[in-house]
Amino acid sequence: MGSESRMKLPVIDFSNLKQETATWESVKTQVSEALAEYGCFEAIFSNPKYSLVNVLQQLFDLPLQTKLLNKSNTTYHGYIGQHAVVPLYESLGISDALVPGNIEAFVELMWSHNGNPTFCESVRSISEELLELNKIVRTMVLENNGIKKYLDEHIDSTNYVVRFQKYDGPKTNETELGLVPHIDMNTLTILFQDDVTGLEMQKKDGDDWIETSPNSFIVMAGESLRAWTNGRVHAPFHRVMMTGDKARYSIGLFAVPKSGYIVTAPKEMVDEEHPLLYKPYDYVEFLNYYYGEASKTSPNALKDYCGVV
Ligand SMILES: O=C(O)CCC(=O)C(=O)O
Ligand SMILES: [Fe+2]
Repeated sequence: MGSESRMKLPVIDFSNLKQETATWESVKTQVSEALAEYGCFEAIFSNPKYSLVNVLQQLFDLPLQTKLLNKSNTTYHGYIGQHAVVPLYESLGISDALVPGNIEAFVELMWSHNGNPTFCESVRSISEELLELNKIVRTMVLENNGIKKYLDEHIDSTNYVVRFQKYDGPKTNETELGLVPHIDMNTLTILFQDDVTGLEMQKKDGDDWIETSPNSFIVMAGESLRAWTNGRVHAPFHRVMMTGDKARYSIGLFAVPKSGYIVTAPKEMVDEEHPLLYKPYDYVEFLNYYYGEASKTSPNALKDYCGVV
C-alpha cells in the first residue's frame, strides 16, 4: 500500500542548543520519547557540508589489496566486504578514530605515497561533529533518567570507531538487500547519509520498516545502551535496502564499550517495575560470542548470553 514510505522517524532539532535552557529541556524530552518508542531519531544538527561521494569514492576505489591492509584485532573494525549474502556492501573502519594520529595512520596505510590531507581533514571534521552530537544525546539520556552523576564514567566507558560504508546500486529494477537486518550491539551509533538513502529502521512492535531522509544524521541506540538503561531505551533493528544505479555512502560514529569495562545497569535503573534484564557483561567477551556462536539476526543474542530470566 506504500504506507511504509509515509512513516517517518521523529526529527529532533539540535541546532544552536545550549545546556540549562528551556530548549535543552524540550529537546531532552523529545530524545527520551524517541529513544523509548523507536530507539532512534533523525537529528538536525549542522548543515552537512560534504558530499559523501566526493569524500568516500576515492577510498572505495582503491584496489582491494590496499583496502585489505586495514586489519584490526576485532572482526568488526577492519575491512568488510565480498560477502555472498550482501554483495553490494563494503566497509572500512578506524578504531579509536578520535585518538590523535589514528586517522592519519589510516590515511597513510591507504595512500602510502603522498597521503591524502583533504580526506584526513574531512573525516576529522565529520567525526568531531558526530562526537559532539553523541555527547549531547548521552548527556540527555542520563539527565532523563536522573543519573547525571554517572556522566563522566559513562562517557569514559566507550571508545569510538568511525566506519565508512559503501553499497553499490543493484543496477536492476529490483530493490536489493544492502545490509541484513540487525541491532547494533554497541552503545550509541550515529550515521550520516547524503542524498542516496537506503537505511531503514524497524518499528519497535511490528514488522514495518521506516525509511530515513536524505542528508540526515540518524541517531540510534545499541544493545549496550539498552542494557545500561535496563530497557528504558529501545535498540532498533535496521537494514539497508538499495535500488537503482547510484552507490550509497555512509559514515558512522560507533560509541563502543572499552575492553575490560563491565556493562552494568546503575542501581537507580533497577526497581520493582524494572527488574534487572541483563547480568553485568564484558562487551568484548560478548562480541566474541556474538560473532562466534550466536546468530547475528537473533533479537535475543544478549539475552541468550547474560539475560536474567
Ligand atoms: O550504512 C548505514 O547506514 C548502516 C550501517 C549499519 O547499520 C552498521 O554498520 O551497523
Ligand atoms: Fe547497524
